Amino acid sequence: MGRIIAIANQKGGVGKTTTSINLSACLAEFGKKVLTIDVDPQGNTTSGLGVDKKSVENTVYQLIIGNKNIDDCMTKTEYDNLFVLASDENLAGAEIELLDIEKKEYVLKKEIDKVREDFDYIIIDCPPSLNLLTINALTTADTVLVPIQCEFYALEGLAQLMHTIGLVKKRLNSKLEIEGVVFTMYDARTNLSLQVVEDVKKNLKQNIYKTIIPRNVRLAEAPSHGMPINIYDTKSTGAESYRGLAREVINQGRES
Ligand SMILES: Nc1ncnc2c1ncn2[C@@H]1O[C@H](COP(=O)(O)OP(=O)(O)OP(=O)(O)O)[C@@H](O)[C@H]1O
Ligand SMILES: [Mg+2]
Repeated sequence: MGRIIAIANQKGGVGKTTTSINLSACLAEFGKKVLTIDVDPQGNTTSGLGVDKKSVENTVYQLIIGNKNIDDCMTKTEYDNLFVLASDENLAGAEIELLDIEKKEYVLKKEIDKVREDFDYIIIDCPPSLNLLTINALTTADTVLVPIQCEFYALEGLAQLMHTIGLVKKRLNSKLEIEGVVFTMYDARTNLSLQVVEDVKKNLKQNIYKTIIPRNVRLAEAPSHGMPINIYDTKSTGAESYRGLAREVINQGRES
């Protein structure tokens, strides 16, 4: 049965989408069948995986609001083993629409449960807030992977995220666990990055991945070409680091 991992941190710009795209693509490269769900109205995961948002007929919005069948909403990417449930700008208003729906925290889970047997991994990219869409993602997920940017305010908001995860676990999804924390945009040239890593390690009891994602310009360039990093520049440090993360995820956070 597929493992469902939500990539979440309500702090903006910490590397959620970059991690969703490239972790998904590296898992797929290792032969795992992957569905990536883009729950962020920005839709950057969708386009970063080479899927033209305008050409997609049925999105995650139609799935949760429009009563479309899940099988009609998944789009095959041009990469082997990799499927996407595309985002839609209508998702920005979905929160309000969801308010009228019974069991509004479970609408995504209800649909994803129908296909989880078909995939090895389901990766959900969350928006940068703790809104109802994120709650739906956390209710659907088995685990949460939290990207932390190596910058001065890295820990800001983390306590609130952990609190929300705790609440979801208590009220909506008793199986929810923290998959782990991954450092992103690490800059080996600055002491600050190193300091942040050491600080977080001291203050967090959660599993911290050994793989640290470096700041790598190829990672920033790849989405504008609609390619994950392992395709765009397969030998880059960005590609190697996301392969390392994928290996660790496959080994369930244990050393690979
Ligand atoms: N390791 C990296 N090296 C260089 N640039 C990166 C790296 N990771 C992310 N970026 C860039 O930083 C910006 C923010 O990353 P990303 O979109 O993945 O964050 P996010 O957490 O999904 O943001 P949001 O909160 O808006 O959804 C993007 O422009 C991305 O290309
Ligand atoms: Mg994002």
